[in-house]
Amino acid sequence: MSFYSIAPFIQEYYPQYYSIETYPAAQCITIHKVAEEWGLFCNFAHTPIVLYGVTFKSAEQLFQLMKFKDKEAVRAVFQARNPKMTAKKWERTHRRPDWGCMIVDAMKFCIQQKYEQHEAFQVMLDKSEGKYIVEDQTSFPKKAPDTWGTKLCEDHYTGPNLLGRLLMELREYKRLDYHLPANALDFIQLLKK
Ligand SMILES: Nc1c(N[C@@H]2O[C@H](COP(=O)(O)O)[C@@H](O)[C@H]2O)[nH]c(=O)[nH]c1=O
Repeated sequence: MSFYSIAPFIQEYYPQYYSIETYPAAQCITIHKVAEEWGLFCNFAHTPIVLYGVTFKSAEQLFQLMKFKDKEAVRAVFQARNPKMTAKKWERTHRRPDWGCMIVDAMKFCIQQKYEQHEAFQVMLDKSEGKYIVEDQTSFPKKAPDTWGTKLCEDHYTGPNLLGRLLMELREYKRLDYHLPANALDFIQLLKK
C-alpha cells in the first residue's frame, strides 16, 4: 500500500465513509476543473479563507497545510505555487503522525470555512439541489479513483467520492461538524513569525 493512500485511514478511523458509491451519470454534477461550470466546488477554486489574520488562497492550500506542524514544511507549502504537490514532497518526512485520524475532520473544517466565507459557494450548493455531486477522476492516469473521487464507468460514476459526499452533506445540513485535535491550527502561528 502506498504511503499516500488514505483508504486505510478511512477504514480505521472513518468507517462510515469507507464504501464505494455508484451514481447515475445523468443525475450527477461533476467536479473536475476549476474553470468548468461547477468549478467552485473544487477545493482548488480561488476562494480565499482568512483565519487568525492569515489568508489561505483556497480550501486545498489550507487542507494541505493542516498535514504539518513543523515551521519549515508549513512555510514551504504555504509559499508553493502548487501546495498539493509540495505537500507530497514533505509528507514522507514531516506529516503529523495523527494525520490519519483527523483527515476527514480536516477536510470538513476546510470546506466549512469556505462555505462560511463565500456566499457564491453557498448559492451554488443550493443550485445543485436534486443532483449528486461527484469528483470526476476519469481522466487521471491511475486505474481506480482515490478516496476523494469517482470514475465514469459506462453510464455511472463509481468510487468512494468522499469530496462529493461531504459537499452533499453540507448542502443538506447547511454545516459540517468536525472534531479536530487542540493543536490542529497551531501551524497558522508559524506563518506569522
Ligand atoms: N487526488 C487528486 C485530486 N483530488 C483532490 O485531492 C485533494 C486531497 O488530496 P490528498 O492530499 O492527496 O489526500 C482533495 O482536495 C481532492 O478533492 N485532485 C487532483 O487534481 N489530483 C489528484 O490526484
